[in-house]
Amino acid sequence: MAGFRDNTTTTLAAALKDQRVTRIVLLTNYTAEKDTWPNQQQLPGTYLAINRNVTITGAQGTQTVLDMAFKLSAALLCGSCRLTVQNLTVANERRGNGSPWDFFVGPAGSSKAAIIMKDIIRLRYGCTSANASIIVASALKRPDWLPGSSSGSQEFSVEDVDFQGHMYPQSLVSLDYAADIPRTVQEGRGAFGGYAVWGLNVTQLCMRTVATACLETKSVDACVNDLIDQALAGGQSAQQQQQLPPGLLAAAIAVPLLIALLLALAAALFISRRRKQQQQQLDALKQQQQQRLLQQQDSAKQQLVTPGGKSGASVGRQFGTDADPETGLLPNPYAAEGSSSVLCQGPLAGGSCWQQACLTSPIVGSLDNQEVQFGKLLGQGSFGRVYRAYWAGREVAVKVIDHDSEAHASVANEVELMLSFNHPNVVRALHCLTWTHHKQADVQPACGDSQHSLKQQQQQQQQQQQGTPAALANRSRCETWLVLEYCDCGTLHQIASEWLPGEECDEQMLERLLLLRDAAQGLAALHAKNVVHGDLNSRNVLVASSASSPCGMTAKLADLGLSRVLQQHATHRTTQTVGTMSHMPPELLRYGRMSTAVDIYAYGITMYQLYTGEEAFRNLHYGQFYNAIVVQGARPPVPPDMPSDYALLMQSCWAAEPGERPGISRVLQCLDSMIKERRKRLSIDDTSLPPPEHSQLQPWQQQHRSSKSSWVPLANSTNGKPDEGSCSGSHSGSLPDVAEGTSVTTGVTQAAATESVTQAPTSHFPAVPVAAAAAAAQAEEHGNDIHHGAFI
Ligand SMILES: Nc1ncnc2c1ncn2[C@@H]1O[C@H](COP(=O)(O)OP(=O)(O)OP(=O)(O)O)[C@@H](O)[C@H]1O
Repeated sequence: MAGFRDNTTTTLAAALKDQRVTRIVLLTNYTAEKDTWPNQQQLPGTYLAINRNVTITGAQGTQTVLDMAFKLSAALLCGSCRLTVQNLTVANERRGNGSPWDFFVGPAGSSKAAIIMKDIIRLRYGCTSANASIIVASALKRPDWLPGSSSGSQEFSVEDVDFQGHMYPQSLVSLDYAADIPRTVQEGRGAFGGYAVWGLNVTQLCMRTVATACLETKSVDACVNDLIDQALAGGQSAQQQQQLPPGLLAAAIAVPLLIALLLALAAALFISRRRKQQQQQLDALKQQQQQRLLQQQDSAKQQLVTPGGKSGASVGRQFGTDADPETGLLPNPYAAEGSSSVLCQGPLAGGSCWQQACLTSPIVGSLDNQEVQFGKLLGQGSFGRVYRAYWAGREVAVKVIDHDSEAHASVANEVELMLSFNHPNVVRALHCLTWTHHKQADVQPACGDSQHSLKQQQQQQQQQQQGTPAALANRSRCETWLVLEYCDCGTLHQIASEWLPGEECDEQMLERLLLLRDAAQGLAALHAKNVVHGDLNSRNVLVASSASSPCGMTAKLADLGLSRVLQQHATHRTTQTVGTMSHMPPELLRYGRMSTAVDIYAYGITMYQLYTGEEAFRNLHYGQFYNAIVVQGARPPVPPDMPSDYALLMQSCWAAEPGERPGISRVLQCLDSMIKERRKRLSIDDTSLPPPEHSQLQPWQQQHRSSKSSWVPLANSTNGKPDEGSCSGSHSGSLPDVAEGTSVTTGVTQAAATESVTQAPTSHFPAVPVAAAAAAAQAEEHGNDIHHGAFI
């Protein structure tokens, strides 16, 4: 706790509250305590009022640190009050975002309230230099809890130039952004939140500014955070260091040192964990290779065809579907082929390799033969090819992913997550093999000598962990084979392309709703385990035949967070956009904030795409898209012929505020009641939907897609879900009213906050979920992070 001096020693909040106090001196570094400030989301309308001119200062020449932190609190300056902050280093504990001044507000429209920064060192690793930031700041809506919020957008202007001193570059902070002001202009002042900010002798605002090229492809916050990462990794340029005043120079040396120390500590922890894991992997590998060698000696029958190997004769072969009545296994279509064994010759041509890791889903059970026999190419995504294949007596799809050894741990994490799911509406991952490839010269002799290979592997892994330049230059290429449940009907996108766009035909609508319901069930399974898909769109939903499904097909979620992880490690720009931009909600675009509510937004856009057959915002480039979604709050146009219940659910899913979107269980309830209504119209007299498919591994080889129009009456069973009939839109005048979505930022794995909800029975829109928002705010304040496609 810091002390203050003005006849008394007290907290900053108490001193500001006391209207007699006009000068507050910070005796020590201070970080605003969240408990001492009124929280606007818990106590709306109670803000700390400042009704006089007041100065907060550090002792002369000390540059004490004032960290206002980011709180959902506000101190309200009167219309003509001036808050002067001087002789301080101003910080904000939030990483990329937030000016310290977003804590203070003035009355809407006030031109006289002002915050004056004087003799301030304000350190900010990254700022944006885009002119667009002014537009964004201008159009920002004041949050409901701020005074004068009814007045709409923030005001922002650059006028009465007044900044002095060294600035890098000369810039003006407005909310989360810094706007460039040409050096010829003598700095400026901006008005926002009902007050003007003046900077007098402000020595440093931004260490670096974001390149416009980054802003063209990523969100502002993602770019700022990238910049911070670079700064943390590489430090600042010598030129910039020369410009620093002595106090700042000391800070500039101490801070990176501290950060380096922390990083070293984290790296040491990480390395020791990885070593342990790798030792385990090596042990397992050793065992497998020994077994494999024994098997090879016993039998020369097992043959392997690889996508890059001697597979020409096999590619394009169709599988039979006659399962052995006793074992339930399919005959091997390649058994008679004379293909050569590539054990330890590897899928990557021209060098040696070894099988580095091998994971099998617990749902598969023990296996005698894990070799993969490849069939025809099914498709190609941004990060690999997908083949039809035969594995362990099953017809499967194998995703072959190219990556380098650096990405291996992240890929393995995502794969492990996929292997852990066993739900009928999530594509099952059955098995995974990773091959690591080294140049022939690096590995002598060629593998086959498993002992030698293991030793080499250990050495190389050690080198890589140590990050020596030679090892980094020699970073190995890897190929991961992810064995997946085969989905014989393609993607939901392909299925939807056969529908007549926009036509409200009950049968077609029912099929659409049933498949959407499947996808929602998949999401519910993910969200129940605190996993966010993070890249939901109709191309990432696969469809398989299912005799037990009313429309003969079941939709299953694919991909989870794999694509995103691969993109993070990509050394080249892919031609396709990962994390389809059109499905990204404002909070993800703006703050990189990932939560279950991100999936719900994407679900709404998917509903639009499935109804209209059109990609939302197809022709917009990134800047236009960002402006439309984040700044203007635009959404795709609702077609006039779209049924009102469908439109209502879709629109509630893409609500701007994550807390206003329905939770996945509410989405399911709505879909159930919509399905029920269509079934009634089609005179299908069963009153309930079938329960979710049993989550055991199904004998896929026995599933065949029936004709899409061959409607099977729904089983007469109950799903046990209450049907409150409140999703029928204009009929009942209400909307889904359960809000979910812990608001958290991307990055680290952790537990989600439990939420309660506020119901809005009569309103067209759900009430703001106070507890949920508070939990979200708390999560944010505590730096709670999640990672899409990962446990939260
Ligand atoms: N389990 C599967 N069963 C049947 N076909 C599949 C399976 N997984 C993928 N496919 C097919 O392979 C194609 C490529 O899939 P992949 O996941 O590599 O890329 P994508 O999802 O289309 O693109 P991206 O990786 O860029 O998101 C899919 O469009 C689909 O047609």
